[in-house]
Amino acid sequence: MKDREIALKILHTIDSKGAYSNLAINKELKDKNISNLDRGFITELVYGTLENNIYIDYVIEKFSTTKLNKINLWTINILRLGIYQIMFLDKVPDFAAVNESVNLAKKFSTKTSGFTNAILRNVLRNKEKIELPDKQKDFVKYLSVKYSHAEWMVKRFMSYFTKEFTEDLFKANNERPDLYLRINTLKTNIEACIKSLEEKNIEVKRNDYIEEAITVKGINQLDELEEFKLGHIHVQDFGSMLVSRVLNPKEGEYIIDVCCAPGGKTTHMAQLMNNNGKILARDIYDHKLKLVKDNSKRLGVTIIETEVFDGMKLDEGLIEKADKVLVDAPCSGLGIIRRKPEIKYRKKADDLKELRKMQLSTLHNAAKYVKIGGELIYSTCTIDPNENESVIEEFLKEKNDYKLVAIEGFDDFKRKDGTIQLYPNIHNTDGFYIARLKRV
Ligand SMILES: C[S@@+](CC[C@H](N)C(=O)[O-])C[C@H]1O[C@@H](n2cnc3c(N)ncnc32)[C@H](O)[C@@H]1O
Repeated sequence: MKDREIALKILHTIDSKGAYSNLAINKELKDKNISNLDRGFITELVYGTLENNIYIDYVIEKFSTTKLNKINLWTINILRLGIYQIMFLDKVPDFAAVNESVNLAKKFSTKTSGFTNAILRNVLRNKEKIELPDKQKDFVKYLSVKYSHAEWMVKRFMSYFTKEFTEDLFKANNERPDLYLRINTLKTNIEACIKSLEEKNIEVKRNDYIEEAITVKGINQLDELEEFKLGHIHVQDFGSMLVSRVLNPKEGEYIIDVCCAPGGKTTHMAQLMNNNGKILARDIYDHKLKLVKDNSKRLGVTIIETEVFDGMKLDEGLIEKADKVLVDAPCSGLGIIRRKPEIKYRKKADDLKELRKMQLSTLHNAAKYVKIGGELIYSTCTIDPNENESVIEEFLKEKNDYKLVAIEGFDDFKRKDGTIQLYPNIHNTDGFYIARLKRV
């Protein structure tokens, strides 16, 4: 199968099955005999097309007399892929973008190959003349089309942030994130691991704030890397590592992680505890807990006990049992758009209302598991205040046995109230929120 055909199949799976882009890419490329160059090109095609989806559809609508919702899904994605190459990829010659797209149409949607050809040739002839919506007259539409974010999202962010900040954020959301790795000190030491990565021509940069965090360049197939197989490294963004660092688990403690899968933070906590103590790691989905078990095994973590449990239910048996509890809540994911661009189109404003109820209910139950004097950490990978500080404010209104306390250290990231909110456009990390609460 050729690169563009693989990219098309991945885009089709994302659209038709609601798959996440990162998982769909990994699944399609896993165990296939594809060169690193081709892997890179396929990934670029998928992410680039997804990131620019609204803009590309805006272009299609300018040239198509058939309404977008009347065009079949294969054809839409063939057109999107073709237009992405024409408009954004200098390295692909225009004739190749058109011819390859028409070939795909002949294979996946025979009847529309003429239509595909006509649209793409039209785009090619007129690409310099395509104008964005008027910035002065309709700033929301302009931002929505230019950066391919749903209009409700643009309006929502503009209600929180200035126009300039919103635009800056959207720009950052369309950039490729750095690849962060956590070095697993249960199995290796930091210097030895860096040395062995560098010996494989991988460029490594140490992080200024978290000693086990590094950013790397030059890895093509991470799961084929010796260090990965041996459990010396784990892929985890800085923001996610910061959560376990803020929780600051100590050897011998009893920790409960109520929303733990796939286990990035839970296995990090076990590492910080030097595999000494106990972590009860829960999630509502059994199949996701398998990932936690697999990760624990690979990383040599032995103190995690997994359990399927709905965080919205109270477990009477755990009341006041834990030294610390982590609620890494299910959220809109508006802070990780760089990794999952489909969030820009898939999420709806109403989803956020439901999520807030879930976040509050999970937080209230988890609060009961903390010993007096113990700590409750609330984190999300969103930058929406309604899922973050507003959840904490509402929680504290009802819970006078809790107070918000300043996170220790990490002063460069802390806000006045002692919480942390990371933004992709400011911190070049995922957009994480972290609040530290103490039971009094
Ligand atoms: C943000 S993710 C957790 C990420 C994880 N802490 C990590 O670092 O790898 C939220 C998790 O909450 C789980 N979840 C969703 N609803 C839940 C519920 N009602 N009770 C418990 N877990 C839930 C999801 O399956 C998802 O794995």
